[in-house]
Amino acid sequence: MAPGGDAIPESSGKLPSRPRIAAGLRLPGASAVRVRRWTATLREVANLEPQTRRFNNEELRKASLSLRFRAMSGEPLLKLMPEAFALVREAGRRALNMRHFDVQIVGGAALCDGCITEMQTGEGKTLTATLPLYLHSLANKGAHLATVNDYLAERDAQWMEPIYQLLGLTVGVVLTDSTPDQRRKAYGSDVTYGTAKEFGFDFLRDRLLLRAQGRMQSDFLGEGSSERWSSGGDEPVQRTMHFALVDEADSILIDEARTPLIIGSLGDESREMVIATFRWAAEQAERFEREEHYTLENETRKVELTGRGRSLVRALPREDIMRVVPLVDLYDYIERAIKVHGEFIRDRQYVVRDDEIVIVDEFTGRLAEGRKWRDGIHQAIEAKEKIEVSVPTGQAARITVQDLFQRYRHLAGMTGTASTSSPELAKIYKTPVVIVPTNRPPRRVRLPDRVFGTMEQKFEAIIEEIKQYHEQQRPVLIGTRSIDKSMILSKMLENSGIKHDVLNANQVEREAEIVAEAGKKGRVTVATNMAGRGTDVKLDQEVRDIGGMHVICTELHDAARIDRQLIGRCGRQGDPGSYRQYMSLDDDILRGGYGNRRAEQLAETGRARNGPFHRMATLVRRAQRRVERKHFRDRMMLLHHERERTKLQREIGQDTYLDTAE
Ligand SMILES: Nc1ncnc2c1ncn2[C@@H]1O[C@H](COP(=O)(O)OP(=O)(O)OP(=O)(O)O)[C@@H](O)[C@H]1O
Repeated sequence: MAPGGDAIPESSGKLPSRPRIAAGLRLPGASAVRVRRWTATLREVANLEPQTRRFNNEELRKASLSLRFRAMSGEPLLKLMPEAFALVREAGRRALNMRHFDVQIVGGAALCDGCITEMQTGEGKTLTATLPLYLHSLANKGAHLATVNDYLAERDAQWMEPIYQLLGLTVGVVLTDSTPDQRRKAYGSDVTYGTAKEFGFDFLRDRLLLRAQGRMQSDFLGEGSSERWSSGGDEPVQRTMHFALVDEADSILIDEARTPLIIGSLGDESREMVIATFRWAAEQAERFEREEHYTLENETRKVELTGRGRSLVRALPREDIMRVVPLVDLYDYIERAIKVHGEFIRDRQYVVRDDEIVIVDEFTGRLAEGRKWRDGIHQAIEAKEKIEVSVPTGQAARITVQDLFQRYRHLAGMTGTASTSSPELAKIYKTPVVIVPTNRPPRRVRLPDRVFGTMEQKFEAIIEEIKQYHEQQRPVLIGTRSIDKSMILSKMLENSGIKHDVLNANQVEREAEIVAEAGKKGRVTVATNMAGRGTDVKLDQEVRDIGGMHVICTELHDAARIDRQLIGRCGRQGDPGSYRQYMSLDDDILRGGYGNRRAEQLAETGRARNGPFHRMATLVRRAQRRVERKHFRDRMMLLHHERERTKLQREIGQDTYLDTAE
């Protein structure tokens, strides 16, 4: 699906005019000094263009090599930036028929300056990334691009590879199922694409290995030469942590930061007992009645057994092997099992695939391969689904995403939607957020919100709207919050005789095909938030002429950012397009924002009175802001605890990543 044009002959093409935006460029978030510096870079890049255009491919590669020599002999990277960018721009034009726009050059300069750039969806973050990655790779210490999932890592690397190749650079990708040798090779490349999670796990595994071999070296992650580790045998896979460019910075640096990466240690003797207890708790959970046996706190979703609940636990039959499990632990197991029973729903928060629980990432709608819930939740779900229980075996090493990226010498990030998170990003990572203007004026039209009493009424109204747009032959993309809801909507469309495609985590194989078709005339596509980042929907001229794609958001997500990502599938690169947000008074977000009681009252109102309730849109949106604030507080707590823990560990001389007894 990676788009790319036919390669164009080496020195063809008319030279474009001088940069249009150099004068009077507005970049909210950046200081005047910085803006002047970046626009100066843009001018220099433009001045170098005639000369670079005359290079044949071999000369282009040689010019790139000579920049590398200069960087390695100590010339500051920022000084080389204009020349480097001019080469990358020319390589982009030749290899992919994509010449970096002026705004992309400015964005690239901001990234080299350690900023997080907010670029509207569809403005070409993938191409912009090649600029700072190339510049930093010149130092020969590697340049990492961290994305949210394997799919994007692989797609972006393959898509951009021709540019790097033309400049004589090697590109590697680290994927979840890469072997250590493949990883070592990928990290040994000039530019490495991968997920934040894999970068973190490799860091931990290397560190454990080095400790086991008694050769922990303090500078192993700092400077060091790229040649230090030869391949083969038990050797670390990473080299240095020089530069990381974080794609979807707010998702990785903020949402993911809540999940520490943990490597478990082996050899727990009580495995059998623990497994038996998980199974036992899962079997018994249904006997427990809310209020009688346990209470459920609205805000924290914490389950707590009552006196009667605890007596019931004591009275339940137990296997022999569980004899030595202390009673307090049994209460915990049961509380967890009750929570899992009520709140973790198959095909919503997770799917069961090949006898494994795979989490459906609420933010990307994709399967989060290899990720696990903490605190025994994952195992409790495995027990509930009657599949093998992967016993938690204590921690051998852990790192949070925040720690990981703070270890890099240079850090930068890109996102489509950071401005709401910019205070947080500035506070934690000390990275200013800069808003980069769009290349062409956006033409996306927002239609007024619509609110209904119940999900059924809402879905019926949505079907009506789809019909209207479908009659005009405009492509329609409908985003849902979960796989099961995408299936309900699909069924309804089927009943109305509307042909459509469904894109959710169960259909990964056909993803590229479905996306490639989604912008075609008369297409209807139902998707989970998988159709967020990384889904580049192309329109042909015929569709542009009738108004472009229409996006329907069926429910608010926990973060407004996710809604904006879906909306960003239309109106890309100055295309026309429109979108509308639907809500109902029984939406999940209301429970998260106002608690169960209030949510139930609202749902009741929705059922009792005839809608619509369009005026209540503000109330629903307020719930979303409350959920966002709650998550923000949780993250700040996590950060605080992590800081306290590492401070204490340093004081007593421990390794903060490996000595992690919890
Ligand atoms: N300089 C350029 N010249 C030609 N086409 C470009 C250029 N930059 C970007 N594009 C096109 O714009 C589209 C969007 O690019 P890309 O997918 O990288 O956007 P994005 O910013 O990552 O969007 P999203 O956040 O929605 O994924 C692609 O089809 C790409 O080919």
